Amino acid sequence: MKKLKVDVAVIGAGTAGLVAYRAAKAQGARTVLIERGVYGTTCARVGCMPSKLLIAAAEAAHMLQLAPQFGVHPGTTRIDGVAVMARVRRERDRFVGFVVEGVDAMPDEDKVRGHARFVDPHTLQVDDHTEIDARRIVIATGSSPTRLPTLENVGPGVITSDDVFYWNDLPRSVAVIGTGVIGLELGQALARLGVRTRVYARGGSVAQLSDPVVLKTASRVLCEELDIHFQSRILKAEQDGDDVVLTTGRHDEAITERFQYVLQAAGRTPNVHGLGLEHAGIALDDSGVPVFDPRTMQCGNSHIFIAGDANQERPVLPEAADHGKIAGDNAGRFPDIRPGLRRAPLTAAFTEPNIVTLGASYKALCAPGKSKFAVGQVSFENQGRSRVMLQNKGMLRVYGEYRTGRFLGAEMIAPRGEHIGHLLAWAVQSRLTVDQMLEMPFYHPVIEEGVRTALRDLAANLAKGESDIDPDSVEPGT
Ligand SMILES: Cc1cc2nc3c(=O)[nH]c(=O)nc-3n(C[C@H](O)[C@H](O)[C@H](O)COP(=O)(O)OP(=O)(O)OC[C@H]3O[C@@H](n4cnc5c(N)ncnc54)[C@H](O)[C@@H]3O)c2cc1C
Ligand SMILES: NC(=O)c1ccc[n+]([C@@H]2O[C@H](COP(=O)([O-])OP(=O)(O)OC[C@H]3O[C@@H](n4cnc5c(N)ncnc54)[C@H](O)[C@@H]3O)[C@@H](O)[C@H]2O)c1
Repeated sequence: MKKLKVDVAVIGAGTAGLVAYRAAKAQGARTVLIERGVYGTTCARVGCMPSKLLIAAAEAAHMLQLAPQFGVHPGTTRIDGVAVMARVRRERDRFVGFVVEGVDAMPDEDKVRGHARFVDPHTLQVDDHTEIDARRIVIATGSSPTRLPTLENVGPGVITSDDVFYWNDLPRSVAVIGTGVIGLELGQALARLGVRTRVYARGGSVAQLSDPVVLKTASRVLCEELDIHFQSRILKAEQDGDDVVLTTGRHDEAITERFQYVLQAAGRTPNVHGLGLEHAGIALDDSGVPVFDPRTMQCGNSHIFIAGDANQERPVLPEAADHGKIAGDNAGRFPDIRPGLRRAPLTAAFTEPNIVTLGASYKALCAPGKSKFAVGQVSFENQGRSRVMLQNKGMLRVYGEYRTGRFLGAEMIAPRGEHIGHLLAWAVQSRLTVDQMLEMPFYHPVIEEGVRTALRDLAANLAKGESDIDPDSVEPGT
């Protein structure tokens, strides 16, 4: 067995691990990066980038469908599934290539290939070939698609998002399980690309929304275009030739249907099992994830740090990078631990309209013990610029603090919501009041005028005093 002695060992060469490795090196620490799979990161290979490439193709198809409403008639639309998937894979490989180039440029002695697990709090074993004695360790092992017990060992037709971006052609039909971010992004894109798609939800949740009013609008708007079966249970699945025969239950009725693929999009599980964490000497929570401080990424008072999807805190790409920087800095300079930069929360699902949350969620504001807050809202149905573009669907709700007039957060399903989300998240982080936001410029005719309408409504409700929302009386969504 090869033996290595280092200052910092980083487990996982995803976004969080790569950033942590560079940050620890920048502190002058002798650092190694351990990776068990292919280089290239989840984001570039099977996550953010290929999913947005598929969505871009779907948007092109959708624009052609909308065109006649503008008096523009593009003729017969033909979607070439082979060409669609070829572009997705080609552009994806380009993004992956940049990551791999960066890894190739790293010194060979800094890279260890294989599955790492703890033998004791300072010792990692990698496969059965290397033992690493590390003064500090960063866990940056990411997450994997959650697999549902009912769909286990069915056959090749039951897949996860990891498989979609290796397709050579668009399939005939797909059943999507889950109305989270992945289920809705991929479900809508596939439907727009002409794939017979049905989305099954066990409850009524929609992506990351918790505001009941936005949630209701989102369900309605998405169902206008996408075949979503809410309140459905997956009862049985069987592979039959090239198809999966899927049986679902809804309102005491069992429905059986054939799909080429059943896509599991029922959440992601942090990759902390099989890491030997029971030998790491750190406290774990109920789901086996190390207990850590989100300002420093430190696990208890130990020499171990955890970053990215592995810690489940905010499982999105920008947070993985921030976590990695904080964890790597602190592992490098240990024991001089410092809190790092944390930004206002921001999430965006790239459905159309976009589903976006930022700052404090409705659910967080309704938590027991929280003071009452005011709400303002705008529907995009009659919003000028949105109507001009035939994108007049959605709802934005904004939240403000009575005592200070401070803007707290927002949830929305909105046209160009990704941009509105940034604008509002910057206001949250800058601790602006609603009045200060209304002093900012708004051009005409723009979707941001809808934001102004919601903020004016919020300002008026704040001025009425503490009467608007009683957190105890309103049930947030999930
Ligand atoms: C379909 C999809 C779409 C997404 N879209 C977006 C989006 O639009 N915007 C956004 O912000 N986020 C998006 N995300 C989320 C984003 O991709 C993740 O939050 C981010 O990639 C997590 O990075 P990470 O470094 O924590 O994990 P990863 O990049 O997964 O890296 C973890 C690495 O650790 C390795 N590893 C695990 N265990 C071990 C071990 N024991 N030993 C050695 N190596 C190990 C793994 O092989 C892997 O390479 C999406 C995710 C998916 C799946
Ligand atoms: N645009 C983005 O930023 C983006 C895009 C894709 C993924 N992501 C990240 O990936 C994470 C995972 O995405 P996801 O959509 O898989 O998870 P999710 O947590 O967003 O949604 C999970 C869905 O699966 C359903 N579900 C869970 N258990 C189930 C069960 N036993 N049976 C049936 N349904 C079940 C839930 O009700 C929910 O609808 C997201 O939380 C997000 O952090 C981000």
